[in-house]
Amino acid sequence: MTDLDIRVLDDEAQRRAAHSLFRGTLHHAPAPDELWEVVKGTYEPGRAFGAYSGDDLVGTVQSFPSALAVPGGAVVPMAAVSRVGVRADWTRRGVLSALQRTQLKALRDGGDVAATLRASEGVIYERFGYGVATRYREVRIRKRQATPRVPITGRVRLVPADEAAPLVRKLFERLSPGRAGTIGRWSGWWDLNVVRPAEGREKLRFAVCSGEDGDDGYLVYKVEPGSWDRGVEKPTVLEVTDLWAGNERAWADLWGFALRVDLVGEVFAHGRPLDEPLEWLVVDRRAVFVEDVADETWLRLLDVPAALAARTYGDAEPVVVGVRDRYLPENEGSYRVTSSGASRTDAEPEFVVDVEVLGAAYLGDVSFSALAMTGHFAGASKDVLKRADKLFAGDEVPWAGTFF
Ligand SMILES: CC(=O)SCCNC(=O)CCNC(=O)[C@H](O)C(C)(C)COP(=O)(O)OP(=O)(O)OC[C@H]1O[C@@H](n2cnc3c(N)ncnc32)[C@H](O)[C@@H]1OP(=O)(O)O
Repeated sequence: MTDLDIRVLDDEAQRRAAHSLFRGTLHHAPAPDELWEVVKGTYEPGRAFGAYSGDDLVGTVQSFPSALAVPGGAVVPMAAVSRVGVRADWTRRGVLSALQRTQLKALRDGGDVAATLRASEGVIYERFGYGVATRYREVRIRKRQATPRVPITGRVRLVPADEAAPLVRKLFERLSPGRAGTIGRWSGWWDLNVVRPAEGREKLRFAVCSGEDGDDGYLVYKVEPGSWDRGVEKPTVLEVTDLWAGNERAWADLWGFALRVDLVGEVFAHGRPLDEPLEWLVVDRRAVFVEDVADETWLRLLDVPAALAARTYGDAEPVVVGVRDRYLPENEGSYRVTSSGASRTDAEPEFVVDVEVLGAAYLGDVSFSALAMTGHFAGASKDVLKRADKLFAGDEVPWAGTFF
């Protein structure tokens, strides 16, 4: 590898250059001034890094300050890693590896217990200790076939875009954290994903629902008009971009509302939890098509002792897990996990996991027994893995629900 200098990007010109470099790696043009005015506020002090060859910026990574809900309801400081890119003439020469080495250490030293990201490709991040810890599904519903089984029993009201952004943000913060895997949203997330699109051309619509105790859920959606072309119908699609409900009634009311909007052929939703019972909400379950089930959260445990101590465990006999971590060796060692907690131990491990595998199992999305079927933990007994499965299982399917 050529000598690289990894620097913290702490002035606006450096950050703008890094942002343009990142956009270039995704084949986008640099952000125009009007967009940069919003984006620049989303760069946090000390959280953006550039890789330089001499004075030439060749790669970048950064993160947003966030938080992660873990099984049992605790919330740990989490870095939401994004804007990862290496200039096309510098790829496969170790630039991202050098950036990761610096970033992972800086985040751990700064107190983040975990890092998460959304990956552009499935083959990049395991080597840096990230495992797939939550998944989502993409759902398309043929509206004409999808009569809801239950009436709307609360009140759903449309809120004008200029009033909606602060209202839905407040509601999200009141309804959060949700199940394990849900994350905190930082100010810049709201600016880029709600405030700016609501002001601009994207025509976001906002519906808020309320029950006896006031507002308890919201829906953000947009409608893409369809067309008729020589007898072929392209349906009008209502796209659910964000839906949070504080209880079962609010959930059924918001979906019921989306499924009742007139002159809509299909309702589409990206990034929904795997166990959302939409098929049971409608009279004809064949109206619901699952178009994709995909990786959502790539989770990197930065501080393994703190992460293992933060979550609760199921009811099973203890297990001693060994952890391997090439990038953060301070995480290596044995951990005794019991139904009342987890901590370091000097005992011999009953099986050994790489940190990316522990990340994948940490929120309960995949069991150790399933991972053993794919070549992990050679020699570990079925009994040990069953104990680990029971300890790490969560009571709900984990899900983040926020794309960044
Ligand atoms: C959270 C996000 O922001 S996701 C967006 C990520 N960015 C992009 O997808 C933009 C386009 N891609 C890129 O900018 C770059 O290819 C990056 C950032 C993904 C990788 O950067 P590089 O500097 O090439 O990675 P680096 O050279 O350190 O690679 C380390 C190892 O990963 C492998 N690797 C890295 N990226 C890829 C890839 N896309 N496909 C296959 N292998 C890869 C390398 O071959 C190398 O393997 P080795 O250790 O066995 O030699």
